[in-house]
Amino acid sequence: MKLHVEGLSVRFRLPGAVVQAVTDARFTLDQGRCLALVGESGCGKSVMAHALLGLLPANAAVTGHAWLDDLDLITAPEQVLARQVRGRRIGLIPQSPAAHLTPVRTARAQLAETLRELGRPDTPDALARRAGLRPADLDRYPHQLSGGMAQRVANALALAGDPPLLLADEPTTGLDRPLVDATMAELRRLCDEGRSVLLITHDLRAAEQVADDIAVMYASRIVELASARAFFDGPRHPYAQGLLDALPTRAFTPIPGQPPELTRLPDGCAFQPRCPRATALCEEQPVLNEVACHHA
Ligand SMILES: Nc1ncnc2c1ncn2[C@@H]1O[C@H](COP(=O)(O)OP(=O)(O)OP(=O)(O)O)[C@@H](O)[C@H]1O
Ligand code: NI
Repeated sequence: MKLHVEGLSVRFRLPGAVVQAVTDARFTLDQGRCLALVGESGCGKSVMAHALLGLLPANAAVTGHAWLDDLDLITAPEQVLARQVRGRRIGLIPQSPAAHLTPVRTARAQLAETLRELGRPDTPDALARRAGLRPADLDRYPHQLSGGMAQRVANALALAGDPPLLLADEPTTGLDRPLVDATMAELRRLCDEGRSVLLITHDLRAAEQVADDIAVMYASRIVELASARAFFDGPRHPYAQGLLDALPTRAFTPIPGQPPELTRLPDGCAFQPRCPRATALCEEQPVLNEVACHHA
């Protein structure tokens, strides 16, 4: 499988305003790789994920393409997305596994139902084992599962349809460090098995543990795209540098100021007002160019 996003933009129409949630995104995610999409709250990461799944509300206008092999997810009819894509070609690892599970039903009942809906021959026990659960764990109700077990049940549900691409939107929100580490190790294992993972996170340390490539998003645009190694060794965009400098393990210096409102983006570089390196050049919208091989 290959995911190739090309000129993807999302606009939300509001009374008297337009939200520019995603602007001209382009990236490729190859089989067996993990791409982490990072950036501050509200920059458009989740909207991008929802656009790929065809799950945006009616006030959204989407343009561009997102090729999943030869299927354009942006123009595909809802019926195709519902019957062939969600759960089967793209699995969704939810943000809050415990909240995602139905409280009054056991883990086994939920896995069985998902398998039935997808028309899969596997048993819940087999699926659970592959996700690192013991069959006995499946008799539990969501409130009886530890955080780690709930995460595994959620992963098992996402993997029920054997999708080659997994989308994980903030899968570690609210988890303690050991559980974050375990979740990242599990995502890495899934990649090493040949699946592809699009990981959305603002946890750069988690991204560093698992990602092959990093895409940095700021104010609706991808502003830097590089291999994880090149990114962590030498980010090029001042915003990416700022994100790294904000880490407790590095300078621990937050980026001053706030991101702009997506209803009133400036014509030029949206980071300019917060940027220590802004010049007159920044009055114009910068273009994402390759500064080194595979480093945009
Ligand atoms: N249905 C909608 N109508 C209008 N604006 C929306 C809608 N959904 C999202 N937005 C706006 O789109 C922008 C991007 O939101 P998004 O949820 O993608 O951010 P994010 O990067 O995922 O942030 P976080 O890290 O907090 O999850 C935000 O400004 C948000 O308010
Ligand atoms: Ni989000």
